[in-house]
Amino acid sequence: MNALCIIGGRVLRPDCSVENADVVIDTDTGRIHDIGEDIAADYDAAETLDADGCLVMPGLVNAHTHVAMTLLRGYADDKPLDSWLREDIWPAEAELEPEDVRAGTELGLIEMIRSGTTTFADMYFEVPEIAAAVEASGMRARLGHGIVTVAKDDAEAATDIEEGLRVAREFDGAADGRIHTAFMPHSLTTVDEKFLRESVATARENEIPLHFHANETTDEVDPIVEERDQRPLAYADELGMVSEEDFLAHGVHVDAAEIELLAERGTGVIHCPASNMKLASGIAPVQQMLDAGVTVGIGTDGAASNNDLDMFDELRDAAMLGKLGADDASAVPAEAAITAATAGSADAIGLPGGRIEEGGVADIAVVDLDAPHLAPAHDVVSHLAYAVRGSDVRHTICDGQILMRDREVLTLDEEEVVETACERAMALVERAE
Ligand SMILES: N[C@@H](CCSC[C@H]1O[C@@H](n2cnc3c(=O)[nH]cnc32)[C@H](O)[C@@H]1O)C(=O)O
Ligand SMILES: [Zn+2]
Repeated sequence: MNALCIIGGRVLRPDCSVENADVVIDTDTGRIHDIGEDIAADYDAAETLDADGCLVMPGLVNAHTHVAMTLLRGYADDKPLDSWLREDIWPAEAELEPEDVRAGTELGLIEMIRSGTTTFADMYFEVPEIAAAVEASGMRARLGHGIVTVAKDDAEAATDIEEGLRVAREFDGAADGRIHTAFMPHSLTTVDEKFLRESVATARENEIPLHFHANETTDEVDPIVEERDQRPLAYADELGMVSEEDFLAHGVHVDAAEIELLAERGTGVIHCPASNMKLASGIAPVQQMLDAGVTVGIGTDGAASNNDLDMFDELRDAAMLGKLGADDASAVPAEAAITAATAGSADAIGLPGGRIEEGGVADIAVVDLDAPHLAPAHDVVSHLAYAVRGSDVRHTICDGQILMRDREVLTLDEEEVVETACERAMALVERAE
């Protein structure tokens, strides 16, 4: 066995307990081989990582994002979802070249690796470019082509669906199994019923999950209720979109019956608190969903509605907004937010990870706790939820490979990626204006 040992840290276990332990990784399988106090000396490690003064935790799982939207970070702010998309974002996205998506994705991947994220689910265009970037970065992902059919003729819509299917087939299992795919109709209102039905049939035939935006704003929910006299998720369920393998983004405006349905079916809900606050979409009933047994994950959404991809920010927002929404300071406690951003997200998107356990995948973030804003260390779990920042991450490991060592990203050339992304972003918005 070729061993990579993480030595001298404190390890966060799936039940949020913390123990002093070394972590031994089998780099041939990419899995955690052993966890225990002072065990590193028993192994002839080919590589070691120093975790003295650090917390060793599962890599964070960003369960809903549009990574390449880093190119539009700060381009259009302070507007509600519908006009933000129609007036600013979609016109700019219409000018996207495959190379732009590659550059924006690489920028986002660096930002995620830097802040301890090892795994993500992405809905965007030019999936082959995204897959190539993921493969090079060493990260784990579930990818899909976002399908929109409103304001398109049938032939154009059919082309979008075909592209969705083509990339879903081509990249499922890519990058040594680190990449999986999903079929991704954008939302219940931006994809016509006829094409939603087609999406469901295609996903089921090919045995891949569906991922879509749902119940994000009242502007989106109200017309469905008026036209169909049924709640959006009752409509989605009638179409067959609420299954165990499926996961939806947002779930802000869900009623008790919809929450019950999600729990019953095992459908994942990806909570995106920063996007929901920034677009003033509303407050998702996260504690109610957790109480009902819904699998809740956390995502940043795109960097244009956040405006960063730091999952520590996001899980803190989830804990804070959860309390505000429930009018209860004990709602969405630290453990719940951390679990949602790790195991909850991984389970919701159907990828391994989110837990430090023997035999589990070695997807790990090592967080440096030796900083003034983390002193004193009364409770490291509290710190993880409320005080740690992405920039406190010291090492990031995915599938047993070191992606960042001592804050240096090893798999992508940071300087070059940032420069290319900035150049491409400037040229993109010039074309769009
Ligand atoms: N093939 C589609 C592309 C869809 S990709 C996914 C889309 O989701 C958009 N998006 C980003 N954030 C949000 C959000 O919060 N709600 C809904 N859509 C979003 C994003 O800008 C992108 O256009 C087309 O032809 O338009
Ligand atoms: Zn989104």
